[in-house]
Amino acid sequence: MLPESVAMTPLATGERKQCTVCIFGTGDFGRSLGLRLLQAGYEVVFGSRDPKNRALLPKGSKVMTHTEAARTAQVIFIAVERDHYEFLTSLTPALEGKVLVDISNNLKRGQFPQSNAEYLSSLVPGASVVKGFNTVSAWALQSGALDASRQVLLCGDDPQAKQAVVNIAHSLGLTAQDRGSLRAAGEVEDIPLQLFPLWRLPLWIATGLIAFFFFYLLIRDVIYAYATDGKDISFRIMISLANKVFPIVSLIMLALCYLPSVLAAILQLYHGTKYRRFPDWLDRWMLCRKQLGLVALALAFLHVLYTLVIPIRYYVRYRIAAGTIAQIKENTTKPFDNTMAWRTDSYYALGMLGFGLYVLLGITSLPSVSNVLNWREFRFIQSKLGHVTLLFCTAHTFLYGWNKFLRASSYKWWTPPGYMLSLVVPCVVLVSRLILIVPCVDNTVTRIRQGWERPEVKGGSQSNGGAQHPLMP
Ligand SMILES: NC(=O)C1=CN([C@@H]2O[C@H](COP(=O)(O)OP(=O)(O)OC[C@H]3O[C@@H](n4cnc5c(N)ncnc54)[C@H](OP(=O)(O)O)[C@@H]3O)[C@@H](O)[C@H]2O)C=CC1
Ligand SMILES: [Cu+2]
Repeated sequence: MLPESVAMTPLATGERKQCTVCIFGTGDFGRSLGLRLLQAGYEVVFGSRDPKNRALLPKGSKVMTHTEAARTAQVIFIAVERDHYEFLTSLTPALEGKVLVDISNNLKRGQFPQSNAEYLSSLVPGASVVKGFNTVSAWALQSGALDASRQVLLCGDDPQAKQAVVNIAHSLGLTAQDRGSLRAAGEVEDIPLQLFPLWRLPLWIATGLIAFFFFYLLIRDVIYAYATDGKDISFRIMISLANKVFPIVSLIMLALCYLPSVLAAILQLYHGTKYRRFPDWLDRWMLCRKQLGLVALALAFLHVLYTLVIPIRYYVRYRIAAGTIAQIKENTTKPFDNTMAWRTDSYYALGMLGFGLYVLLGITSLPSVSNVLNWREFRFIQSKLGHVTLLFCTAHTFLYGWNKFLRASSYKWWTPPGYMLSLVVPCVVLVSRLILIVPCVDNTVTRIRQGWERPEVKGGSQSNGGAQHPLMP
């Protein structure tokens, strides 16, 4: 059992004065945590191999041997690397009944067969081990820059011990999230080792598509012109080619954000129930849609920047001047083409509207904005306006090449221009969406999603783990 003062709800600063927290280890993390605890009104006692060395320790803290320090407090933070945990075995009598907070991290995943917290628990079986604080850095604790890592993830087998650590976290201005029993410690220890897990797939897709379209257009536009007409237009690589690749990839990636929900609806229609798991690849795809969309937005932004410089390009100014001079020489005036004026203005207008909505989608995906929206508002923006964005951007691309679709010369080597390829996925998504909103199909999908259609339960178990995907618009 824990003393009342520790297990209770967060204490007011004055009351914390009597509450002592012990930290083993006077390294970077120990000192930073000690400083924060002192600022929050706790008494801090360090346990060190060298209690005489007070250098760098925060003012107001005490330092003792490990055994002496352990006696002063109920909660002890072990701010020592896992490799050195053996010294704790000699302290087992002093640590009996104490709460040990394991904050350690590893250098790589799966470094040890057992999580650090479970290892600590096996070394000191008489203590209650709580895993936590490992996702907060010493630097963030000391500088107070905790916005990004305000959350402390905790796991442990003793609810009271966990509560004591939750209270300390709250007193330091952190939020605590319960991640379950000590068996989950391995997962919590892996979190600081992750490198943008949800961004990996979208970035691979973007890189793959950019590489594919770059080489496709390089061969088709630049190398082909050189091989057939001997024309060197390699300078186009820098702006013209890039300004084709970015919008093409952006449009395809925007469509890829909406394709999985179409596939999911088709799968549910096919199975006639939502009580069936989606394939793993579809689940993974659904989970990284936000990141797919943000990468697509970044590429659309590049397309806007590349388009804005067109009027100041040497090549463009040269072409305009040459055209004007040719008309003067020939004493002719090119007639004003009303259709062309309509087409280009519509093309720009749709592009700007599409980009405006694109930015809105990006902004509403930020946690600080999406947190103030309810589910229906979020769905309205991300799903309904998302499809409108896709429609505008597709129409923008279509208008760009509208009279070239039937022109045989557009198909060099019988390969279509890039923008035509970029229309395939968006058109599939938009047409499927249209079919899915046909009333009879829509009603069936709604019936399925509301769980009215259940499969026959064969052999007593259902193949499904649960409900509709939480992110499915
Ligand atoms: N630094 C950070 O930002 C973060 C660190 N962590 C974790 O916190 C723990 C400590 O990290 P950090 O403070 O950076 O490390 P340091 O190397 O700075 O400090 C570790 C401390 O452990 C003690 N120690 C070292 N060797 C032994 C030993 N053989 N026996 C007993 N005690 C020993 C020492 O204290 P003394 O000399 O007083 O005995 C030393 O100062 C690690 O497990 C790390 O993974 C977790 C999240 C962030
Ligand atoms: Cu465009």
